[in-house]
Amino acid sequence: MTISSWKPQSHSLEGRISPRCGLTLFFFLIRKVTLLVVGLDNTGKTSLIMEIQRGEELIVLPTTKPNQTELRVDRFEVSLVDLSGGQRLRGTWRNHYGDTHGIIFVLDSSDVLRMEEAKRTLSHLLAHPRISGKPLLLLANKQDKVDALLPCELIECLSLEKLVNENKSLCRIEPSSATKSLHKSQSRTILQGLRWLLHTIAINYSVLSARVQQDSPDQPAPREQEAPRRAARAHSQTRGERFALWRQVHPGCSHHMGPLNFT
Ligand SMILES: Nc1nc2c(ncn2[C@@H]2O[C@H](COP(=O)(O)OP(=O)(O)OP(=O)(O)O)[C@@H](O)[C@H]2O)c(=O)[nH]1
Ligand SMILES: [Mg+2]
Repeated sequence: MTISSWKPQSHSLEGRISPRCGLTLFFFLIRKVTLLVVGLDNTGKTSLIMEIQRGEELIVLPTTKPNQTELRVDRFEVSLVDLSGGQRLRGTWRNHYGDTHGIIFVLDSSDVLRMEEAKRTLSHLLAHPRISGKPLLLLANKQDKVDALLPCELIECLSLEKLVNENKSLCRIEPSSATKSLHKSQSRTILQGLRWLLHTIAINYSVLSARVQQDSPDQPAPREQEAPRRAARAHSQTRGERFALWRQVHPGCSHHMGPLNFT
C-alpha cells in the first residue's frame, strides 16, 4: 500500500493530513479493526478474551454491545466479537462475517476427538465468500493440559497449510492457555499473535475495509461460487509485493503460513 493511495480511517484525525505531515501521521493514526473470535464450544474463547484484557500492553475501552470487547492495541482500536461455538449457534456466525477484518479461531489442543469437527468447521469458515482471503490467527489453546497437541502437530492434523492456501488466507498459529496458572511467556504469545493479525490487516487495510463496507449486514449474502473472485480482488497487489510487506511484519517466525510460491 502506498501513502498516496491510502486514506485515513481515524474519525478523529480524518481530514487533517497535509502532504508534509502525512508520512508522520501514517504511523500514528488509529485504525478500527473488527475481529471475530470463533471455534468449537468449550475451546476457551471467552476465557482467552478475559485473559487478553488482563494484558499490560493494551487498554480496555468501554463497550455497549454484549459479547463485544473494545481494546486499544498499539495504533489499533480493536473490537473482539465473541461468538458461541455450540453446534446450533454456529449457523449465526455468518451474520458477522461481513463486518470482520480478520479471524481468531480458537482450538482446544487437548480435545483430539473433536479435531475432525474443528477441521470441518474451519474449512467451511475459510471457504465462505465473506471470509476467504482474510487473515487468520489460530490459538492452540489449553496448552497447560498434558495431552495437548503442539502447534506443529495441529498444523498436520488440520491440514492447515492446504486449507489456508486454498482460501488465500494468511495464517499464524500460536500456543495459548487461558488458565490462571498461565506462565507470563505464554500470555505473551497471545499478544504476539494478536499483533501479527493486526499488522497483517494493516498491510491490506484499504482492501479489507472496502470489503467490510460492501458486505454490510443489509447486503444480500453472496453465493459461494463468488469466493475465488473475491479472494482475487482482495489480493490485487502482486504476490511479490504482498510477500515483501508480509516479511516486514513478521521476520523469522516459524509458525506463520500463507499462500506459497510467491513470484
Ligand atoms: N485447562 C484449561 N482450561 C481452559 C482453558 N481455557 C478455557 N478453559 C476452560 O474451558 C471451559 C470453557 O471455556 P470458555 O471460555 O467458556 O469456552 P468458550 O469457547 O467460550 O465456549 P462457548 O462460549 O460455549 O463456545 C471453562 O471451564 C474454562 O475454564 C485453558 O487454557 N486451559
Ligand atoms: Mg464463550
